[in-house]
Amino acid sequence: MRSFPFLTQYPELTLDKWARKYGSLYSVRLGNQLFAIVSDPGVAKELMITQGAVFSNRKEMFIKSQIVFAGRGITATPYNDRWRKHRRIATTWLNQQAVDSYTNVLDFEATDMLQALYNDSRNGKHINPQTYAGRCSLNNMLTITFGFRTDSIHHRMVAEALRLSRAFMNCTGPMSNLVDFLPVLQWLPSPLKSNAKALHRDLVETYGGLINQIDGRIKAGERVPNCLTKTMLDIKEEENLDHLDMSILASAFMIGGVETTASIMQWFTALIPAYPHIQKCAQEELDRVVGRSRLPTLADEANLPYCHAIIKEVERCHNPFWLGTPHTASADFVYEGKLIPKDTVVVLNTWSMHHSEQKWERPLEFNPDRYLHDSTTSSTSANLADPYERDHWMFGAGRRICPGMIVAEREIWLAISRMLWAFDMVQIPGKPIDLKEYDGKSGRSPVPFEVVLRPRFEGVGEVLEREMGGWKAKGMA
Ligand code: HEM
Repeated sequence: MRSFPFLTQYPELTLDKWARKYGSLYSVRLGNQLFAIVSDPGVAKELMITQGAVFSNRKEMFIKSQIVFAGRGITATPYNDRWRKHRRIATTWLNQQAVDSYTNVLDFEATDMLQALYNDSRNGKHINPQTYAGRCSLNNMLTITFGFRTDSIHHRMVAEALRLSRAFMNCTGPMSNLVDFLPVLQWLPSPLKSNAKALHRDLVETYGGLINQIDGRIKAGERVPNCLTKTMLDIKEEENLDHLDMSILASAFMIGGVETTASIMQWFTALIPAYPHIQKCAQEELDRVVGRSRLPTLADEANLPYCHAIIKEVERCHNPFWLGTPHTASADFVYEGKLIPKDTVVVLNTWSMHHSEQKWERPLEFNPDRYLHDSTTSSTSANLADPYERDHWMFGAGRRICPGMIVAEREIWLAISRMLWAFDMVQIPGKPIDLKEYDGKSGRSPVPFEVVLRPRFEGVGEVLEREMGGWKAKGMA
């Protein structure tokens, strides 16, 4: 328990310090719980991938699994048949074929975000891009999960969904809740326990409420758009899904799929103003390959290695979850003479892995050049035989690896390549952007900041209007 004070704020830095002292696999005890900290790609591969049958479980954390998710869903469920079923259902909306079928939505939402940024930052007006990125990710997940979107950042659902995700990130850190490890505390009233109960209630009311509305519309004979909810309602009898199952699976999409992709877009907009030369390089590439009369698309990604490298470097430097979502050992296992007892929580210490001096020269520097010759997507990179060649570990590892990787990468590409295409992103004198502090215990996004977005050339507004006109003609806008 003596370790706990070192792990409540910026735990990744403490774990990194200990990794330098104790090596790439060491243990920490908090209350009744033993943790194994993995800080090296080779160990991560051996345990989480090769020994996936042993290391794919999750601890049923008191706050996150038992109270907030009430033992349902996918993210926090132990490695059992319920998890397999929920993961299979989630994958029908997240696999390559599914993502291909709704990539037009991601394309439209990125354009819509760009136009909102363009309109609201006219005449050098200072702007905080965070809510815009949040709404872009939110609209993507709302469309996939419930078949509708918000039409402006002032829509009631924007504030509500972002509040729920933030509340989740704030009450569930991988190593941050003492009450998870000291069972005696679980009997006592505490603000954390009441917040978690309120969050559970709000998730079921908000997302379960949307499921009820869709169910009602289907029963009334209305046509509803294809979405995860429609799929769940169609198969609920054969898959034996009750309302709580569906509400929590939908919540997993709305939490796992919104703050995460938004966080990468936000870190990008927070850090890129400090690197005008990197913006210039990307913009030269964009002018050469795409030109100025249209926006970059997914098809351009293979021909824009520098823009692709910028994104990987943002992900290396600003992983939204430095400690991932821990796995648990479902049996005793001996790794190189070290016993990892059953029920040990295994934490992927990605901060150390993303800042390894063996792999990265001057790892604290933001330098996209390191990825210039890596044309892989993160989903293909995660399957490389050599774990030391993997781009980064932002999406976790093994059988619990993030199933949303494909959609996340497409959203991020469309948003970031287009921001680079449209704007020079500039710091405001006297208002430095803080890249050290961050919001949230488990998920990180930058503390609020403002920038100036200067359209890069005269025709930006015209191209955006034309593209949005195209979406209107297709009935999207
Ligand atoms: C930048 C974006 C994202 C990041 C950094 C991210 C990160 C992660 C991480 C670290 C895990 C745990 C992996 C492990 O246990 O090894 C995870 C799991 C998960 N993610 Fe993502 N994620 C992102 C986007 C998404 C999106 C768009 C969705 C869409 C719904 C999603 C849905 C999920 C779900 C359902 C799980 C639980 C998987 C399981 O336990 O089997 N994520 N994600």
